[in-house]
Amino acid sequence: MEGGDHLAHERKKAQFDVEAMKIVWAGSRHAFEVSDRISKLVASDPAFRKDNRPMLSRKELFKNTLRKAAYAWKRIIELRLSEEEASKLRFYVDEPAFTDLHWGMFLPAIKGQGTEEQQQKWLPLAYKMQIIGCYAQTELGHGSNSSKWWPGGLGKISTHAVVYARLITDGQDHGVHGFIVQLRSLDDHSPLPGITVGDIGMKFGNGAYNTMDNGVLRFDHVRIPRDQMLMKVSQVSREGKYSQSNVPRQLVYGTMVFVRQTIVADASCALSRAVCIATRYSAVRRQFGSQNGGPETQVIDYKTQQSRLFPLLASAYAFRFVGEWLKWLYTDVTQRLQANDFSTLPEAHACTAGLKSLTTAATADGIEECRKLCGGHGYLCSSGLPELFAVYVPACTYEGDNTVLLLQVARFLVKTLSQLGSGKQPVGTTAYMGQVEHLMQCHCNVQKAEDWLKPAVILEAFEARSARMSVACAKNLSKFTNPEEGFAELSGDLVEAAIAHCQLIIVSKFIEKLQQDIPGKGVKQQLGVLCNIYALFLLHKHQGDFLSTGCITPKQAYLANEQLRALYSQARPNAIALVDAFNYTDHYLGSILGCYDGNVYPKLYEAAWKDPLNDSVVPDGYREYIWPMLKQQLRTARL
Ligand SMILES: CCCCC/C=C/C(=O)SCCNC(=O)CCNC(=O)[C@H](O)C(C)(C)COP(=O)(O)OP(=O)(O)OC[C@H]1O[C@@H](n2cnc3c(N)ncnc32)[C@H](O)[C@@H]1OP(=O)(O)O
Ligand SMILES: Cc1cc2nc3c(=O)[nH]c(=O)nc-3n(C[C@H](O)[C@H](O)[C@H](O)COP(=O)(O)OP(=O)(O)OC[C@H]3O[C@@H](n4cnc5c(N)ncnc54)[C@H](O)[C@@H]3O)c2cc1C
Repeated sequence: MEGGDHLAHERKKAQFDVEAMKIVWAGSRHAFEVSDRISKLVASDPAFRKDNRPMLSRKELFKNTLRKAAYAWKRIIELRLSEEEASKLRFYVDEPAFTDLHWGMFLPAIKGQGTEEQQQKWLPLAYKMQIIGCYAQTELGHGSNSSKWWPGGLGKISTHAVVYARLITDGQDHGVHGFIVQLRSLDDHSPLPGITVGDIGMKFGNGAYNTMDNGVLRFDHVRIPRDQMLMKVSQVSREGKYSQSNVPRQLVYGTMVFVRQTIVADASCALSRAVCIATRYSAVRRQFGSQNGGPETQVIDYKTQQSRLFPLLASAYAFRFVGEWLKWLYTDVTQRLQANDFSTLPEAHACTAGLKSLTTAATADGIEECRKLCGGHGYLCSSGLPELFAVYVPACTYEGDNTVLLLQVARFLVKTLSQLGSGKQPVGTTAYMGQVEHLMQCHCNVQKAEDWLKPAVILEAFEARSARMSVACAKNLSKFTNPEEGFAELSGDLVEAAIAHCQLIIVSKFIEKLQQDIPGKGVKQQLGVLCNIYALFLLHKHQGDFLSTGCITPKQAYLANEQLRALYSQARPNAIALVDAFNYTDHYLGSILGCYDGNVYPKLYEAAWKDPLNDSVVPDGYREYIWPMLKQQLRTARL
C-alpha cells in the first residue's frame, strides 16, 4: 500500500474522543491550542530541521545549535510570543542548548534567591538576553574549592553564572551560597581576568547532548562585588557582617525544587514520545502467525509486546498527571513561602526529589525498552530512539543523582514516622502514615480479579506496603546507637521504602485525576484502564514487596496479573488513538518508525539512500585499503 494513512484502520477502532483526550493530555484547551500552534510553526520551518544531527562533527553541531537558538530568539521577538509560547517554541525546537540553563536555572535562581533590588537589576537584562547565564554548582572533585565542572552553557557561551561557593567572612565558614559572577566580556566574549573556562568534551552519543557546552570553570583571585551575592536568605553588610533572614537555610536549594518539578513534566514528554514511536511501529510491523495465507500478525497483538508496551503507555499518562500535580504543589509552596509559611517546604523537597528520581529512571529504561520493541529498526538513528535515549539518560544524574535523591526522601519518611510519637499528624502525601496502626495489620480483601479494579483496594495495598517498608526501616534504624551509621548501613532498604512511597504518590494522583470531571466520550473510561494498568503493573513488578510485607496473598498477586492481562486487551483497540492524543508532529517525533501515516518502509528505504555513505557506489578508501587487500588475497590464493 503506497501513500495514504496506513494506520487509518487502527484509528477507526478507537472507543473514545481523541480530540477531547488531546486537551486532557495538554492540561487545558488553552495549553492545547498554544502547543498545537507552536509545534506546527516549528515543524513547518526548514531552519529547524534536525534530521542531519547525527552526521555533524561537534563543531558543526554546536554552531548549528547557536544558529537555531539565535533564529528562535529572532522569531520569538518578531512574533511577539508570550513567555509560555516562547518556552513551547524552545521545547519543540528539540535541541539541548545554553538557553535551557539560561531560562531554566539562571533566571529562576535569581528570582528565587535574589532580593527585590537584585531582581530589578538582573532580570531585565536576562529577559532581553543582554546577558546569558548558567548555573554552576557541581564540582570536579568534592568540596566547594576545586573547579566547577558540568554546568551547561558555561563552556563556550554564558557571559554570567550563578556560582555556588562557600562564604567565609572573618575566617568563619557560613556554608554554600549563590553568587552572580560575570565570566566573559560583553564586548569580545573573552574570559575576564582570573577566569579559566572551557568545554569539558564530547558526551555520550552522536549529536544528542553534544549540542550543549557543558563547561569547566576556575577562578584565580576573582573578586565578586558584595551586592552580587544572592541575598534573599542571608546577607553580608558593607562592614562584612553576616546575617540571616528569618527563613530556613534550605531556601538556598530552592532552584533545585523548581527544576526537579519541571524534570518530572519532561519525563512524561520523553516517555510519551518513545511510546508513540513504538506503538505506531508495533501496529505497522507484521511478523509470523499468518493463518491460511492471510496477513501475518501485527506485533502489537502479541501479548508479550502488550505487556512491555502498555505499562509504558500508562506510565506516560501517569507521569503527565503527577507532573501537573507537582506543578500545583510547587506553586502552592511558593505562595506560602512568600507569606513566610515554610511548613510545606520539606514535603515539596521530598516530592520533587523522589518523583524526579522515579520518573527519570522509568523513562530512561522505557526509551530503551521502546527501542527493543521496534526490533532491529529501533537501532537506526532514523527511528529517533537512539538520540532520544542519549539525550535523556543523563536526567537520571543531573539535578541530583537518583539514588542520592531517594535517600533524601527516605530521611523525610523516617523523620515523619519519628514525629508520630510526639503527636504530630502527617499531612499531604504522608497523611496515610497517620493510619499506620491500621495499615500495619489490614488485610487485602480481593477475592476475584475484578476486585483489583476498585481504587480503594489499590490505594490501601500501596499504602500498606509503603507504611510497612518505612516502619521496618525505622525499627532497624533504632537498633543502631549512631543514627548516621544506621542510615548508611540500611541505605539499600531505605531507597526501596522511598520508591514504594513515591509509587504510591503517582498511583494516588492518577486516581485523584479520575475523580475530576473529565469531558469527552469514553475519555474517562480509557484513563481508568490506563490507571489500573499502571497500578497493577507496579504491583506485579514489585510483588515481592507486597508479599513479603504480607499486604497481599500469593492468590491475590495471581489475580492482579490476571486482571492486568484483561486490561491489556481493553487497551489494545485504543492504543494508536491514545498515542495520537499526545498530538506530536512528525518533526518533533523525528522518527520514521513513528510517523503519523505509518508509511514506514518506503521512508526507511529513502532515508538509507540519503546517507552520505551512499553518495557514491564505491566508497572513499576503497582504492587505498580494500583494493590492495583483495589483490593480496588473490596472489596468496594463487600460490
Ligand atoms: C533544565 C534541565 C537541565 C538540567 C541541567 C542540570 C543541572 C544540574 O544538575 S545543577 C546541580 C544540581 N545538583 C544537585 O542536585 C545535587 C544533589 N544533592 C543535593 O540535593 C544535596 O541534598 C544538597 C547538595 C542540596 C545538600 O547536601 P547537604 O549539605 O549534605 O545537606 P543535606 O542533604 O544533609 O540536607 C540538609 C537539609 O536540607 C534539606 N534539603 C536538601 N535539599 C533541599 C532542597 N532542594 N529543598 C529544600 N530542602 C532541602 C534536607 O532535607 C535537610 O533537611 P533536614 O533533614 O530537615 O535538616
Ligand atoms: C548532562 C549533564 C548536565 C549537567 N548540568 C549541570 C549544570 O548545569 N550545573 C551543575 O551545577 N551541574 C550540572 N551537572 C552535574 C550534575 O548535577 C551532577 O553530575 C549530579 O548532581 C551528580 O553528582 P556527581 O556527578 O558528583 O555524582 P557522584 O555524587 O559522584 O555520584 C557517583 C555515584 O556515587 C553515588 N553516591 C554519591 N553520593 C552518595 C551518597 N551520599 N550515598 C549513596 N551513594 C552516593 C551515586 O549514586 C552515584 O552512583 C550536569 C550533569 C550532567 C550529566
